[in-house]
Amino acid sequence: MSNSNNHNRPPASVIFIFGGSGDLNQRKLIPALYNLFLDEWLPEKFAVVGLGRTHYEDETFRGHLYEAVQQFSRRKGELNGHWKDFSNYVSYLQMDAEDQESYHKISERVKAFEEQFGEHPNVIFYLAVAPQLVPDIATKLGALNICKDTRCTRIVVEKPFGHDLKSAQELNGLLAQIYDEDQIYRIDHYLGKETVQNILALRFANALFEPIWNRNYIDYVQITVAETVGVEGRGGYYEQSGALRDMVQNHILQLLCMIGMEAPVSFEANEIRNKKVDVLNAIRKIKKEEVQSYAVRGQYSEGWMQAKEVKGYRQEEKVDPHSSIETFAAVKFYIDNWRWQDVPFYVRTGKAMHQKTSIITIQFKRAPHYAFPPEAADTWRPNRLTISIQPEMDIRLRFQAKRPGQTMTLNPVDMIFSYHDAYEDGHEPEAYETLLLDVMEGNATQFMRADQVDAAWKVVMPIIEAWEARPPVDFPNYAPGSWGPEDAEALIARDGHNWVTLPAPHKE
Ligand SMILES: NC(=O)C1=CN([C@@H]2O[C@H](COP(=O)(O)OP(=O)(O)OC[C@H]3O[C@@H](n4cnc5c(N)ncnc54)[C@H](OP(=O)(O)O)[C@@H]3O)[C@@H](O)[C@H]2O)C=CC1
Ligand SMILES: O=C1O[C@H](COP(=O)(O)O)[C@@H](O)[C@H](O)[C@H]1O
Repeated sequence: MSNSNNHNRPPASVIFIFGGSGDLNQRKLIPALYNLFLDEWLPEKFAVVGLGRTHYEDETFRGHLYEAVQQFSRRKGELNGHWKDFSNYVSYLQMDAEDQESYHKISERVKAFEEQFGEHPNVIFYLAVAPQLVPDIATKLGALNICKDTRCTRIVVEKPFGHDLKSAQELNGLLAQIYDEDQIYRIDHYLGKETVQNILALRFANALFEPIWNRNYIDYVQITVAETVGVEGRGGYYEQSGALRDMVQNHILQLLCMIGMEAPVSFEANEIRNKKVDVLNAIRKIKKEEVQSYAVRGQYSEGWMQAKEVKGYRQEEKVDPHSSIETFAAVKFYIDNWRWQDVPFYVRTGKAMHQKTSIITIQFKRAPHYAFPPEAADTWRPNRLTISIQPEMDIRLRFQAKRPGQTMTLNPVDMIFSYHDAYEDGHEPEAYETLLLDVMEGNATQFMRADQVDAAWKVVMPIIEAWEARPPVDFPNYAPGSWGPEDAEALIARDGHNWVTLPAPHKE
């Protein structure tokens, strides 16, 4: 396709995807690259090589990916004519990543691309494989000369990054022996979401919010990331993980950092990451003996959701029938610094919940003096900013208004910015599109630095350790289709608040 868009494409790049035959590649990575191709964001000189032990010829691999794009791409209707051109960039390399001998095939491919492109491309190794394989692959890649070329070689590491603080530190140590920090891209796909990136725009491109973005005006903050799906075939992975490791250590703490961080001086990657890591370091460490007062865990039982019978977590494939793994977690955090002292940050996440919704709520304090008669309103705390990340994509500012009529009756109303109304073309790139483009461009702003991963593990480790030391006696403790265990309601009700949810979107 010709480059009719007015933007610079990234330099020549070759992406080797370990896990080319796997789920992430077909569900997210290839659809993302295809969309970048359609939007003319791929480099002029580009190649993607899928790697795996499964046997594929290039053509059968492309056929497999074609079906995946048909199923998973947000632009599945745009395959005719374009797919053929895109698929010319795609090839497959059958190899066992545990066999050092086979790595020469990668060097040969890189050489062939150099000749084809007439220049040395960026060489990107995307490790879309089980976490246990990551250290081994990283080490074996390290033995290739190309990895020492800090100008152009990058490695992308998927989550989970380590299983706990110790293993994450070991992995960071290992990677640091082979790569410079700016060659390492630890991916957290939430950071690639449009609505998440917009938090920085909302906070730091407007003069309006910053003066009130602190403990003087904000009563509390809530972050909910609820999913209606259960673990659905990922029991093997989830049994080693649970909600805290799967969602809180990474995605939710990153959202919290974006709400909590100080204003950056520039958008340079390390500046943003410095500001975020400051927040992580300031989060009060929950003492093991106090975990019960600050954190709640849950596991879904069997039951019914939307008139369909659903399995309980313990009945899922590859799950221990007596599993103590949590599919729900709620935690109250505090950030000990000048901006946030004593402002609670309530976070919760769970599977098999009532509604798919990721929202951040900033609840402002009540007006200092209330001049209206008491009967004018039933809430004195009307000011609230709600950032809906998905599936709705909007920002709502709630304030008190006078209801038309002869009496002074007040009720809360919402001023709403909706992405779909404001940007009618409706082509928000998916997170992986943004992040893959960032890797090709060498922009690590939205990726985790080693110290961020480390600091995030330090925040959750006391909870993990306390929970592992004291197996739950009440699991399963919430019904699918609910909002989680009752104790999660109690966690926030003790402070006189409720979890905020928005009405489910109206479906035509
Ligand atoms: N799937 C998803 O939606 C998401 C996944 N992730 C993360 O991405 C990573 C991959 O997940 P997913 O794609 O679901 O996993 P899959 O099990 O679907 O894929 C694993 C891949 O690893 C390859 N592999 C395994 N052993 C070897 C080996 N010795 N040599 C070469 N290739 C090997 C497999 O290929 P073969 O069998 O052909 O050798 C396969 O392509 C995980 O870390 C996961 O946590 C993160 C977010 C979402
Ligand atoms: O990383 C993960 O995220 C997904 C949720 O991602 P989303 O973009 O659909 O919100 C979650 O289902 C999965 O368990 C977790 O590993």
